[in-house]
Amino acid sequence: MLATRAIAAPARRQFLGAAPRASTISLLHSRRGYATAQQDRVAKFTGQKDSNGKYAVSLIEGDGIGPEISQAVKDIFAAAKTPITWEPCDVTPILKDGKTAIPDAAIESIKKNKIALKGPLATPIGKGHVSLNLTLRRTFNLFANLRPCRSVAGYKTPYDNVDTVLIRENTEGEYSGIEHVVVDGVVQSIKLITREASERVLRFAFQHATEIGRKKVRVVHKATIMKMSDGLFLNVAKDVAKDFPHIEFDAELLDNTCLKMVTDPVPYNDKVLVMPNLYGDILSDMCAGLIGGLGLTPSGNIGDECSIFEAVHGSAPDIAGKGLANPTALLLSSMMMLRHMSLNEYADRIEKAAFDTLAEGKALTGDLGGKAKTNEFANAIIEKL
Ligand SMILES: NC(=O)C1=CN([C@@H]2O[C@H](COP(=O)(O)OP(=O)(O)OC[C@H]3O[C@@H](n4cnc5c(N)ncnc54)[C@H](O)[C@@H]3O)[C@@H](O)[C@H]2O)C=CC1
Ligand SMILES: O=C(O)CCC(=O)C(=O)O
Ligand SMILES: [Mg+2]
Repeated sequence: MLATRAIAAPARRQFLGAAPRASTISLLHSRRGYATAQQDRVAKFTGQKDSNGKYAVSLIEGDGIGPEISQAVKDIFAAAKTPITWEPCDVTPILKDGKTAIPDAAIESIKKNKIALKGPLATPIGKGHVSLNLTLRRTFNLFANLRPCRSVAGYKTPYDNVDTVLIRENTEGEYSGIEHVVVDGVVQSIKLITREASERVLRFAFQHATEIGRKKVRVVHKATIMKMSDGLFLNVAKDVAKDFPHIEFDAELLDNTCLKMVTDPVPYNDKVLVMPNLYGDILSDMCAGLIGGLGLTPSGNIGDECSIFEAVHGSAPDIAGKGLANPTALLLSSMMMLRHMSLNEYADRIEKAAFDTLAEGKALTGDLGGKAKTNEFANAIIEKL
């Protein structure tokens, strides 16, 4: 698998994204694992079953370890007889009006199915195409990136009871992709913060806190330094908080959050953290480090029209193609996806088998100190189904 993708020929039509709407999709971080609450959800998954009673799900296998961990998920889903038909999506980028874009066929598949599971996509450093991960989030207006992180029974880390819920603004901020050379040797990178996108993700955070029974929402920011951009995000948060009087709202500076979280993450277990794009990217990897690494942490990119579920990690080129990858993060992401689709029974069953396999510790992948290959770990889960 190539480390990054070549830009393909321009396509003919352009995707016209749907107008944003405030979402109240609720993803519930349940006691046992990562769940999606069905009650109180306004923006429901509206995908339709086919004549065989199955849902089509767009599948982007991704780069590096992507195909290996995707295969593990496919094998486990097949063994659990999950009513899913995978629709493979090629996202090799095209150029449209000089900009990196997702091919029309992939866009149509995701628009039609309203749901996708995605492996990691590599982004070249410096020159080369822009991030396809970010492009997908912007293309489908997936405004909230929900990244829960919970200690795994059986895998010992310095903290046994991490249970953080992080929500990251997913469409703008430091990742707006607006950069230019001012003069030779001087570049500018714009951090774009809008009231509209801030309000959208902040409302999602308060709603999500309500739905999962957390009584506190904390904004993580640097409005001391970025007075206008983070200042706007924080001020919008203060306004939105007034609509949720049952939720306690406060704010914390990002550097302080990092210090406190690695010193003792437990005080964060009763909160939902919400923050601009870059901070969420970095903090979510840090949280993964607290529970045993990126092989364990799922995420959901939530939009009103469709949602894309993926692991927090990237393409892991250092271990790609060797059968060493831990598929748990993508599998738990796919559990979030199943619950989003109201397929809770399948999610509960698969998730139990996965957590039991991890707790048993006999077939762990290398990142968790074991010797099992990706497919051996998947087979151990299948045996428990
Ligand atoms: N959402 C996405 O698709 C993301 C894509 N990326 C892209 O991935 C590429 C590689 O980025 P890196 O900085 O190396 O980060 P990475 O997340 O791919 O890897 C960081 C470390 O974690 C390990 N790791 C990650 N996932 C693992 C798994 N499932 N099992 C076991 N170990 C795992 C890797 O072996 C590596 O040591 C870059 O091109 C980056 O742009 C990075 C993060 C997210
Ligand atoms: O798009 C990329 O290359 C990296 C994105 C990333 O790190 C993330 O979404 O967590
Ligand atoms: Mg990241």
